[in-house]
Amino acid sequence: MRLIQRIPQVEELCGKYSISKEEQKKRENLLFEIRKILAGKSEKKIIIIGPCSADREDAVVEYVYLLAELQNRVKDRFLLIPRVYTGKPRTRGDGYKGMLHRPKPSSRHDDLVSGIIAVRELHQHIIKETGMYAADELLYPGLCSYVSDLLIYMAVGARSVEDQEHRLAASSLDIPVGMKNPSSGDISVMLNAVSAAQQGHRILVNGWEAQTDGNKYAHAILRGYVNTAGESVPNYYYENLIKLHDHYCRQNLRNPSVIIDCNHSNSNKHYMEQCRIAEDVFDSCRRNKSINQLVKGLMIESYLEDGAQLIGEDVYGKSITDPCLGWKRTESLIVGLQDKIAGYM
Ligand SMILES: O=C[C@H](O)[C@H](O)COP(=O)(O)O
Ligand SMILES: C=C(OP(=O)(O)O)C(=O)O
Repeated sequence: MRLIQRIPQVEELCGKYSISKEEQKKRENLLFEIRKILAGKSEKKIIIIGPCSADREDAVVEYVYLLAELQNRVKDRFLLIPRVYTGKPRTRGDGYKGMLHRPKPSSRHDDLVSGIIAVRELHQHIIKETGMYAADELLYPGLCSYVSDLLIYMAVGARSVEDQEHRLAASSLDIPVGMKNPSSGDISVMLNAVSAAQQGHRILVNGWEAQTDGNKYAHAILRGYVNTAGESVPNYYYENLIKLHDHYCRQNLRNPSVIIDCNHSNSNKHYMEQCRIAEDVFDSCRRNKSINQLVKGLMIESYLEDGAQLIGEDVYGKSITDPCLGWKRTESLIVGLQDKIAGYM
């Protein structure tokens, strides 16, 4: 290992790329609304939606701008949270690791200090230009405090969910954190992560020993899994949701909730399947009250253009990681889902 550059202190960066008092207040109001949904005190569903990776600021801000307009049209039924994922976990370690590592995807070298600044600027610009507040992945627990004040949601990914540091970091946050099922599919690992995040812990953070309060809005995310033959197996079906409901009932967890990730191993990365999966989940909600109470929403991978491209192809608004649903299909999906759930809510 070779030291490259010192990372600026959290206070220094957060002070420099900050939001106004009114914007903080708006964030608090949104958090209040999300907590109400997760606590079962609102019938609205949350939809965390956006690109697999936030690769460039201009296209991502344009996307969130469209989402803000759509939010107005579906505000009675849905709370849309832009998915602005700036750090990507990689199965084999190689490949694009997100804006956090490489603010310019085509550059040949990582630059994490510039990456942290680019990520903060991106989240700050989204808030200022669109009025929306985003979700990001809790990939590096040590970097949480560099960005969490600008977010309203974080998710711990399938490759990190069994890790103590991620669980304890989730317990320190004032925003809801979703715990994905691990790649192998064991839902007890996911619920153990929810339990750990809901408790208070003594942790090490930014050179301090600190006590966390516990995150009572930590909850589950089903993203499908990979079996021992390496095949994707969905876990969004009616039976999976009933089983998760039973597991939740047996544990003393607060605010039982699940978000269904429609892509990843649930769609086997066939991005168009997300539309069918989203409808299927809402059908299960319609058929069963317990499922409807447990399912608090969806995660959808969507961008301006359908599909995915290789880095360097340079198609504006097209994913450079997993394939995403393009904007036109996204818009009709969300409007259609609104009509669908209007019948039973
Ligand atoms: O969400 C994106 C990917 O599924 C995740 O980063 C893993 O990607 P990989 O298996 O291509 O490395
Ligand atoms: C990497 C992601 O998901 P998972 O951890 O489910 O693979 C993601 O949502 O971008």
